[in-house]
Amino acid sequence: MRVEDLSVRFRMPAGRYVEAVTGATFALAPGEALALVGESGCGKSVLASALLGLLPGNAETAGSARLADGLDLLAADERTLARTVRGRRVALVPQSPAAHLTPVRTIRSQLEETVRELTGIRPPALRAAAEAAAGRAAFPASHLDRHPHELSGGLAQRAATALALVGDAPLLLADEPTTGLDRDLVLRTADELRAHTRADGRALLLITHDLAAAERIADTVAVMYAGRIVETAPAGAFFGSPGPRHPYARGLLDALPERAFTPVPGAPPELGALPPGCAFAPRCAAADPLCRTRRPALTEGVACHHA
Ligand SMILES: Nc1ncnc2c1ncn2[C@@H]1O[C@H](COP(=O)(O)OP(=O)(O)OP(=O)(O)O)[C@@H](O)[C@H]1O
Repeated sequence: MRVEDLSVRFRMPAGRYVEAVTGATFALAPGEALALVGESGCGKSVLASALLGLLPGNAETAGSARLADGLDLLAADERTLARTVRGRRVALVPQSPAAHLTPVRTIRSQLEETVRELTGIRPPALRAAAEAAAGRAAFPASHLDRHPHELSGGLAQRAATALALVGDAPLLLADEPTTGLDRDLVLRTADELRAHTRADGRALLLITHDLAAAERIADTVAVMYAGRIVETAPAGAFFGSPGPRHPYARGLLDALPERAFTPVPGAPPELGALPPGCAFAPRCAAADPLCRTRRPALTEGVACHHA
């Protein structure tokens, strides 16, 4: 997938706009995992919704997001998205799987329905196909007849992943897939998502504020701040040496308990009232008058006048 200059803004009362995503540009190759990281509210989920055509009615988009076959996800109509994209070309591993699963139906019945819809397999082969789909996400066959509320967080996550994998989509979109999981499960979920990407040549876009999960999964990291991508880097260079180049990205790493455990001072700006220059300038120790007046472009992987 190639995303170019993707912007999303929300029309608000009195002619105001919330600039949720501005000028996002990145590419994602088969077998590659890209982690889009940033604090809550920076526009990560809006970007994911844009790629799935799931934005609310007051959203306006610009730019493009082309799949390898040329389809532009931003320009596609709802019928195309519903029939050929969601689940088939782009699959979503959701945030809070328990909420995403239908509470009143067993996992088996939800898997069978999805297998039937996406692959056309009918009974009597349907039962075995659904069990195979569960197996691909390491969901135990012994728990297939349970309802979502009878599952642990980890198993609910696997059930949601199994549903996402049914359509064999070449692009997996995982929106905060580790939220609410305990540490061991975060690592296990991260490893499983990574394995699904590597083994089958899928591309994975991982949207997360969890840097440990990003480090474990990603080949490439894109850091988002106030709706913009401010740094993209190979994961090895970002988490290892030489480390991040953008002051905000360095701050995110320094905030980790296993590193300096020093939070980034201040708070992100309102997306409806962005400052004229670099949006990070009010929180940045290195900011000078240029930073406060001119917005730095993303050049050679970093959007900072001083990097
Ligand atoms: N329908 C909408 N109308 C107006 N503003 C919206 C709408 N949906 C989202 N926003 C705003 O867009 C911004 C980005 O939200 P988004 O959910 O993408 O952030 P995020 O980085 O994914 O955060 P989180 O991790 O909390 O989900 C937020 O300021 C949010 O208030």
